[in-house]
Formats: sequence, C-alpha cells, structure tokens
Amino acid sequence: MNTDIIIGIVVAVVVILALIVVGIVLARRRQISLTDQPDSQVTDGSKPQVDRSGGYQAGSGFSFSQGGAGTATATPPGPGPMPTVEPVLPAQERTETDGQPAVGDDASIPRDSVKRGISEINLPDSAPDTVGSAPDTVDSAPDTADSAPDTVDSAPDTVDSAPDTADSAPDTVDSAPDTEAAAPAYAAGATQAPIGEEIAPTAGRLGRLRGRLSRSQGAIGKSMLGLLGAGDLDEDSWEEIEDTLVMADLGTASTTAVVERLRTDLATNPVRTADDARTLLKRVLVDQLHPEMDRSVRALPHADKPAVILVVGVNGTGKTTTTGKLARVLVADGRRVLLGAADTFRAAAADQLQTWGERVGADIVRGKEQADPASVAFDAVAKGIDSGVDVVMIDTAGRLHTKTGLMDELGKVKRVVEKKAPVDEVLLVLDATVGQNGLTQARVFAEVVDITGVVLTKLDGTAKGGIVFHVQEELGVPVKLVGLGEGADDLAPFEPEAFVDALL
Ligand SMILES: Nc1nc2c(ncn2[C@@H]2O[C@H](COP(=O)(O)OP(=O)(O)OP(=O)(O)O)[C@@H](O)[C@H]2O)c(=O)[nH]1
Repeated sequence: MNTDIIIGIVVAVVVILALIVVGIVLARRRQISLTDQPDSQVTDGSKPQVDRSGGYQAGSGFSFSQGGAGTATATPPGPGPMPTVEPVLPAQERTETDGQPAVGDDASIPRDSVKRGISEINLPDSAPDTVGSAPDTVDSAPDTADSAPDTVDSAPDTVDSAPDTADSAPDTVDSAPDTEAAAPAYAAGATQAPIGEEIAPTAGRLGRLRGRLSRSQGAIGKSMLGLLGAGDLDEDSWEEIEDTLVMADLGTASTTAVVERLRTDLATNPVRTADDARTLLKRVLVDQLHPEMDRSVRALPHADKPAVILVVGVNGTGKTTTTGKLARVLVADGRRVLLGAADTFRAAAADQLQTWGERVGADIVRGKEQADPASVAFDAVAKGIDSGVDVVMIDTAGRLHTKTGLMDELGKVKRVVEKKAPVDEVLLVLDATVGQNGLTQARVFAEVVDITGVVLTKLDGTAKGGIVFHVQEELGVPVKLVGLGEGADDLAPFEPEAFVDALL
C-alpha cells in the first residue's frame, strides 16, 4: 500500500477519534451530576457528616401578631393578587369521597360515643354572618352577663347533662339560659394550671424537626432535579415533570404555573450544573408558595380582651394535638393561654385537651359530653376575659354528618363567641396524608367560616408535600403552621424558603 494512503488512513482515524472524544465531553457537560459537590467533602480526614434531615428548618421562631379591629378575615395574599386561585366550588351535601376520612365520616361511626344528631338552629336574622357585620355585633355586646347571646338561648341541641358543678359555673353560664342543662364545668383548677413539664424553647425545637420531610424530598426534589438535570428537555420530559408534580399533590393550577415558569426561565437561562438546576427550581417553587403572605398567627391580646383562635377541621386531622402544641409554644413565649374544649362530641377529646392543658400550664373550660359546643366556646371566652389571659384557643368538633350540620354548629360557635370577643384567627387543620380529600374538606370549611390560616399536619407521613401548594391555591389563605410528628414540639411555622430547601 502506498505511503500516502496509509498516512491518509491514520489521519482520518485520528480525526474520527478526536471527534468522538469531543462529542463525549460535550454530552457529559450537558448532564448534571446530582452527587455531592467536592466542597461538601471534609478535608481533615474525619468521617463526613451526612445530613439526612431533608433540611427543614424554620429560619426564625413562630411569628405572632395581633388581630385586626374586627373579626378574622381571610389574610390578604400579600402585595400581589394570587394569580391562579380557583373559585371555591359548591360543596356537596355529603362531602366524603373515596372512602377517605371527611366531614362526617367518623360521625357515622364515632370512636367512643353515641352519635349526636344535628338539630336545626334558628339564629336571628341579624346574627353576624359576614365578616363585615361582625364588629358591630361585638361592639354592641357588652361583656356582662346580660349580653349572653340569644343564640345560646335558642340552641336546641343541648342534652340532659345537668351540671354537677353549678357552683363553679360562671355567671355567663347562668345568663345563657338553656345552657343550664349543658353548663360547662370548669376543669379542676380554674386558676392557671401547674406546668407539668418543661417546655423546650421554641428556637431550640427546629433541630428536632429536621428530617421529617424526607419522603416528600424524594418524591418532589430528587425527581425534579433528576429530570431537569438530564439536559435538553423534550416534550416527553416535560410531561414527566408535570406528572411528578401532580403525583406530589401540587394540583393542576400550581403544576401548570410551575411548569410554565420553568419553561420560560430555562429558555432564557439554560441550566449547566446541578447548582443551576437547584437554584432555578428553588426560585420557581418558592415564588409559587407566595412568600409575601402574612403567616403570623394572630395570637396577641387586644387592649382589653384576649386573642381568640378557633381551631377547626375534620376529626382525626390533628386539631386537639395542634391546639396543644400551639398552646405550648405560646406558653413558652410567656403568654397566658386558656383552652376551650368545644369538641363535646367525644369525651376523650376534652380529656385529651385537658391533658395538654396540664402539660403546658393552660387552663381549660370544658363542657359535659354532648353539651352545646357554642355554649362551651362562649364560656371559655368569657372566662378568658375575666381572668385576663392573653389568648383563648377553642378546639372544635369536626364530626358532622352534613354540610348543613357543620354550618349550623361551627357557624354558631363563631357567632356566639363574637358576642364576647372578635375571633382573630380561624385555623383550619388539614391532614396532609389524605390528599385530594383534604381539599374537599377545606372547601366545605371555607364556606362555613372565614378561614384565616391552614395548619397542615402529618407532613412527616407523606411523600405528597406538594399539598401545601394546592391548599394555598385552592383557599387563597396561607399555610401558617405544619405538623411534623406526634411529639409535643413537632409543630413548626411554615416558611416557604425553608420548606423548599428541605425538598431539594
Ligand atoms: N405523624 C403525625 N401525627 C400527628 C400529627 N398531628 C397529629 N397527629 C396524630 O393524629 C392523631 C389525631 O390527632 P387529634 O389531635 O386527636 O385529632 P383531632 O382532629 O383532634 O381528632 P378528634 O378529637 O377525633 O376530632 C393523633 O394520634 C395525633 O398524635 C403530625 O403532625 N404528624
């Protein structure tokens, strides 16, 4: 073979090899490594510390504020309007779906008590039904025994639970006629209960909450970063991204918004490294959580009255536990707290709340089983005013058969309480593990009372942390607190940035 031909072949082979090498290098550059960056390695030879926390930590402690002049109103979603709030859909008469717990589910099979029927309640037409009209009522209702609400008079569903503690029943009970039969019996020790255990400082608890979001971290963070890091995204990849978000319970509105933002941002700033992908995703997810929303809990007292917080939600979602945990935080913050056990449906619920009261050093006002919840709530607030506490927290029952029953009872609780003091905060407790059904519940409650904040419990037990996005979009109210475990200190303020950090 001629030398020229041999040289030609060698040159051609070299060129082809060079092209292959360049191709491989370029392809690798487009892939984003999701392994640890070198700077996270230790250099002193010691064993590297592995953070299995998922990274959740609230940057600051709980934020408390004072309620407005009137009753609780839905928190305005920050400076800008919520972009994609869906209209609240009309709730069905029966609200349970798919066999999941829902409004009324446990009502049909109560855990430990006979079912209490729902009675018609005739409230006066002038009863404050709307946020706007409420303050007038409050103003015109002096804090005297005479001001006991007519609505309590007409409350029909009290049962034969004649008070065995008539002496200890407060004036307000005497003045609320039909509650004679259902007079709340103050728990032993109407003065501040002894603190049963040391309460960890709120700042110190955050470390203990680390690691509770690891399931959602895998489902959202790892999957999304993996997809975004795969280089150029074709339509199949975008579909996968969409599916990932939907599976994590973000809901269609949030999913669409997130995907559109990612598409737009990627078109102008393609990601080259794992850090790029993380930064982009974090920015988009945090924005979607509306960090501008006011998430402070309105638990600070007014000049002459305590703050009033209603805790509502379907049974089993964690209302009583959340009430206890939040009371604990408030007491640790130096506040005097009074608990109202308006969940009179189940005796154990009031016992549970009383135990919390004893643990944290908060008084409790409780009624007899099946007493009128509105009457108990009224007396709790009256007692709170008399004894000069900073905040009254009322734990309500959620086990009601129908939306009408819920309306009657919860609406009445709020209206009756407002005869004494404005309701500053209505916290809806939702169980993050029940998925879409939680949204069905949320809609029903939002129709009955003006929800001002959401507490998402059991986020530690789900991979569907995306429900946070969905709930906010659906209700237009902020998630203020998250439950991350059954422990007394497993309640954290919700902070979008820290939450997203934990997911990625
Ligand atoms: N893992 C986990 N469990 C929780 C959380 N919050 C509450 N729970 C548990 O959920 C269960 C129900 O909580 P409760 O506080 O009794 O719920 P409830 O809504 O008051 O229920 P009723 O009194 O029946 O109306 C309890 O076993 C709690 O310990 C949470 O954030 N994480």
